[in-house]
Amino acid sequence: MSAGAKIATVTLNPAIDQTIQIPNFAMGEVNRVASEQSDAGGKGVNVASFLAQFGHKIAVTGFLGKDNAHPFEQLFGRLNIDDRFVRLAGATRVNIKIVDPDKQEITDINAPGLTNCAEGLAALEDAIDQLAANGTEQFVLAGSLPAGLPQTIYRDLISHLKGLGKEVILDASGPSFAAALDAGPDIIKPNVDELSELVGRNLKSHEEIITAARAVTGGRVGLIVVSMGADGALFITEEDVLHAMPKGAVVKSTVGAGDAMVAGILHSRSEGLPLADLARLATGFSLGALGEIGPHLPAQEVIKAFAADVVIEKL
Ligand SMILES: Nc1ncnc2c1ncn2[C@@H]1O[C@H](COP(=O)(O)OP(=O)(O)O)[C@@H](O)[C@H]1O
Ligand SMILES: O=P(O)(O)OC[C@H]1O[C@](O)(COP(=O)(O)O)[C@@H](O)[C@@H]1O
Repeated sequence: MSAGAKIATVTLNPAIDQTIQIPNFAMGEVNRVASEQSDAGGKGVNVASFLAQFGHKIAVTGFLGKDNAHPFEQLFGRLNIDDRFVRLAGATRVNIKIVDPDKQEITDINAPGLTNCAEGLAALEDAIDQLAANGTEQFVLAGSLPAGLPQTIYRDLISHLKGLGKEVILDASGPSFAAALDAGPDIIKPNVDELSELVGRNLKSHEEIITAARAVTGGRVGLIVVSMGADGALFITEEDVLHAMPKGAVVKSTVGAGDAMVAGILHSRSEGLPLADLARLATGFSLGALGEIGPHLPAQEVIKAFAADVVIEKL
């Protein structure tokens, strides 16, 4: 077993992102595709590939369908990512992303995923334990759950990992996110819609968002990052709240912007950056992802230049 991935990402429901560009996309009409591309993705897979591009040694696990594992294996091979995915019978889902460059709109069609993941749970737990025993210190749990897994799975994994003294970063939504908060993940990154769903009302002002974020976490989460699309993100700790506002965004596709932010948070922490610099660089990662079609990042210098222009305000 190769030693040394300090960070591992867990993607229970990865996806092949099929991105099609359709100028002036019209529902209910015949549409012509201008270009298309296919990328191995899903939240934890994207976080891993972004971090690997920044020079981190990363391991990945979760569930992959055997029938179409090749694009994932190619990605992991190319980026030297340690592949600990559990293989299951069937095919990993294909998610469709319709990018309309004229209207500047992106339509996401996310499929439900494999239905037999419960069969692989013991193997997944083994893979996680092996990583933990082999020196992985931070685990990123990210994305939706495929059918058949209990909504308590993130909560249980977090409790287990915290018991082993590991740090956990969670990017989830819906009931699995709500249940997981009890276990005290170290960092969470909901977007404002996910946080609104959690509290059962539409959160609008920064003040409402901050109050709700602190209320639902009850002091159990060290860093809460609430991303708000074009309005940037709030970085909330017990002591501080910062608003990071992106400037000069060129939006080709929003797919992967949230995952890039998670990767930027982890990278910044590995560099020991203070909160304001972390917020700046994490936003720079997102801006990098926005300028690419599919879950890709530009060169590090480009991301650092984006980060330099981010406006940080202490609230
Ligand atoms: N249209 C946009 N213009 C400028 N920045 C954006 C835009 N969409 C996303 N971002 C940046 O990317 C970050 C993450 O995007 P967001 O859409 O909030 O996350 P998610 O993909 O998880 O829903 C935001 O906090 C912001 O910094
Ligand atoms: O697991 P979910 O919530 O269905 O999301 C999966 C989708 O999210 C992505 O990881 C992109 O996520 P973000 O846009 O939030 O960064 C895609 O690669 C994938 O198709």
